[in-house]
Formats: sequence, structure tokens, C-alpha cells
Amino acid sequence: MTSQAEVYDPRKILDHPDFRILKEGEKPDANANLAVFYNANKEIHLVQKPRLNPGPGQVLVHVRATGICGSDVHFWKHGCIGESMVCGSGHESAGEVVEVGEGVNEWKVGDRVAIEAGVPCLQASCDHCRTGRYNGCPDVVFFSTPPFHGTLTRWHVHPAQWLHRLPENVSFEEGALCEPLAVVLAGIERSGLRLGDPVLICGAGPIGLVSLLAARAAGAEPIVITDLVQSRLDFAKTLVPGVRTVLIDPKKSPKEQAAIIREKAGQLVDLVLECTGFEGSIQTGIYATKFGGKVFIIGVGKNEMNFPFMHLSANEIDLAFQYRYCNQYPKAVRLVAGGLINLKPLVTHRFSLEDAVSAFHTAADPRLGSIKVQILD
Ligand SMILES: NC(=O)c1ccc[n+]([C@@H]2O[C@H](COP(=O)([O-])OP(=O)(O)OC[C@H]3O[C@@H](n4cnc5c(N)ncnc54)[C@H](O)[C@@H]3O)[C@@H](O)[C@H]2O)c1
Ligand SMILES: OC[C@H](O)C(O)[C@@H](O)CO
Ligand SMILES: [Zn+2]
Ligand SMILES: [Zn+2]
Repeated sequence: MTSQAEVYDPRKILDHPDFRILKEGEKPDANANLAVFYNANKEIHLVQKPRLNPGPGQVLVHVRATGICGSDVHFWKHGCIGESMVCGSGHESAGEVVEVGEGVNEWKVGDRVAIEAGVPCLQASCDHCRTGRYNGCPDVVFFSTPPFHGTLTRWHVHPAQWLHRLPENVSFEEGALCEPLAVVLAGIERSGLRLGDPVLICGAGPIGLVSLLAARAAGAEPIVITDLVQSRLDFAKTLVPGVRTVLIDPKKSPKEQAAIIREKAGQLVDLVLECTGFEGSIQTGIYATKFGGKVFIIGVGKNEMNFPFMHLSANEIDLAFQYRYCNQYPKAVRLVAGGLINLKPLVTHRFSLEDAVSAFHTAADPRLGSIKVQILD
């Protein structure tokens, strides 16, 4: 049997005679299959790669919108790949079907789709796939996680069953934002959030802000959101006017921060959606949680952290974690199409594919104040 890794062997593109890295300022060929690749020297380039034909069960998508995720910036800045390797970015994408491979009946040219970037093995021998928790599949091909190239490209070949139909009233930009929404919905589902729960959201980056929208749609009240940056809290207020904000002062201890949050919320919270991955923020969340509550950690951070063990124990506080998502895209699309979650304001900066390298510099520079940077084609 052909393995996932063989089907999506990243060398296929790198070894292809039509693959080349464009020099700075060089004009790409008209309609070229542009993409953004970075290397272990932290260089980032526009590349031209071949436009491949979809194989059996695959679909060729013209990618019309891709958001830049923090992890795309992280892989560019921190490598994680072999020295001579170059890798392509992007996993928040939506587009239009332009060609279908043999045996594909569910899609036709012109269909509008969101691309689910993680393609699990779906083998009966894989416990995670068989039991529906496919985000744990050890053989997943997650486009944009090295060594697999990303979906930030003009023509992307994708397995037909990992595309999700976008209704007419959902734009490509919103379709691309269904990826971070899927992350958040997976967290909200597993956190057990109930109508009327007081909730704390730590961090007002894209994940925290999408959590805010989703927690509001799910009926959380009150909602407190924290950040170190006032402009992000101001942005949160424009998204959900009723949200209560707490500007975190790094000089204060987690216990002191939690006391401020408790005052803002009028009580300790039932649930924390932690969206920073920083130790201090997680500790703050723990101290802000009531007896029997839950700290649900979506943020990712360093390998080892200290948590206040006895406080967790004596207060029966559950700690839980989210790794990507499974079975969330259909729900994400429904919530956006139905008007329960409005993702549109999150896109603050837009770039053409030809100018995608500038998009990365914008996303990576906090002084420019972007929330979500997207590349449109
Ligand atoms: N679990 C998953 O599958 C998954 C998927 C996507 C993203 N993530 C992670 O979620 C986290 C958030 O992603 P993002 O794109 O919103 O990142 P981001 O960096 O844009 O946002 C994080 C926000 O947290 C704020 N912050 C930092 N330290 C803080 C503190 N001590 N207290 C309060 N706020 C603080 C920052 O100012 C920033 O606004 C990241 O760790 C990311 O890697 C996890
Ligand atoms: O949105 C999905 C996340 O960015 C990925 O899991 C990332 O953390 C790298 O694999
Ligand atoms: Zn991501
Ligand atoms: Zn599997």
C-alpha cells in the first residue's frame, strides 16, 4: 500500500525541473504556481512550482484565500527542518475547484471549498482514525508542518474528502478562517462550555478572539479576556462589546492577576480558555478558576512548565489540552453561514500572492498591529 508520506512526498516538488526560487524583485511567470517557501537559514522566498494534475480521488483547487498562522511564522523563524531543506507555508486556505481527478463525483469545477489541511491515514489499523479522533493520527500529512509543503500556493492538489463546501454567503476569506475556528470549536466542544458559564479567555490573538466569538455564540456570560497589549483588548471590545477586559501587567504575580480577573468577572470562573501557551498566563487562569472548574489550554508553549499542583488538587480543577481538531469543519462552516459567528473583522491586512513575502513580514512584526493577515488570489 502507498503510504501518505509517499503520496505527498515533499521532494517531488523540490526535485521537479519546474521548481525554482524567485530572486528578490524578479517578476513571476504569468499564472505561475507561486508559493512561499522558507529554509533553515530563516530566509523566506516566493517560489514557482509546477501545477500538478489531480490523481485519483484528488481535486485541484485554485487557492483564493490563505491566512498566516503563528505556526507558519514560527517554522520560518525557528526552522525545525534539516539544513538544506526548504518548506512551503500555509494551512488556513479556501478556494475554488478547477479540476477533479478520476473517481471524484462529489466535486465539480467551480465549487467553492474550505481546505482541511490535516489529512489523516484513515487506515483501519490506526486507532485514532478508526475511533474518530483523527487529529491524533501518527501518519497525518498536515500541509505546512515540515516536511510537508503548505496550501499557500495558487494551485493545490488535495484529497476530495478533505474539502468542505462553502455556501454562497461564506466568502473565501471566511472559509480560510474556518481553520482557526475549527481549532477553537474543538476546544469549546471538549471543554464542556455551558450556557451562562462565566468564562475567562487568556490572550486576544486570533485564537483568543475567535474563542471570544465562539464563547459568546455558545452563551458564556460574563466573558473576561486578557492580553498584554491594550490594542488587542480594544479590538476584542469592537468584536464583542459586552466583553470585560483585563490588561495583564507582567510585574504582577499570577495570583494578583487572578484577583483582578475575579473582580472583573464578579466571581471565579467556571472555565478558562487559555490561548497564549505561556506559563504565567496558565497559572493566572488556574488561580482565576472556581472549585470544580476547568482550565482548557489551546495555546502551545515550552516543553516543561510549572503549575500550582496543590491549588489544582485542592480545588478539583481540571486541566485539559487541545491538539488541532477533528470533525469541526462542517460545524465551523454552518456557524459562519448561519451568522452566529462573524469572522470577517479579523482580517486586518490583505496581500496578493505575488506580494506574499511582505505578508509574512507584516504578520511577524507586532508593531504593525495585524490580527489576521491573508493572501488573496
Ligand atoms: N492547540 C492547537 O492545535 C493550536 C492551534 C493553533 C494555534 N495554537 C496556539 O494558540 C496560541 C494562540 O495563537 P494566536 O495565533 O492567537 O497567537 P498570538 O501570538 O497572535 O496571540 C497570543 C496573544 O497572547 C498575548 N499574551 C502573551 N502573553 C500573555 C499573558 N501572559 N497574558 C495574557 N496575554 C498574553 C499576546 O499579547 C497575544 O496577543 C499559540 O500558542 C498558538 O501556537 C494552538
Ligand atoms: O492551526 C493548526 C496549528 O497551527 C498546527 O497544529 C500547528 O501548531 C503546527 O502543526
Ligand atoms: Zn494554525
Ligand atoms: Zn491514522
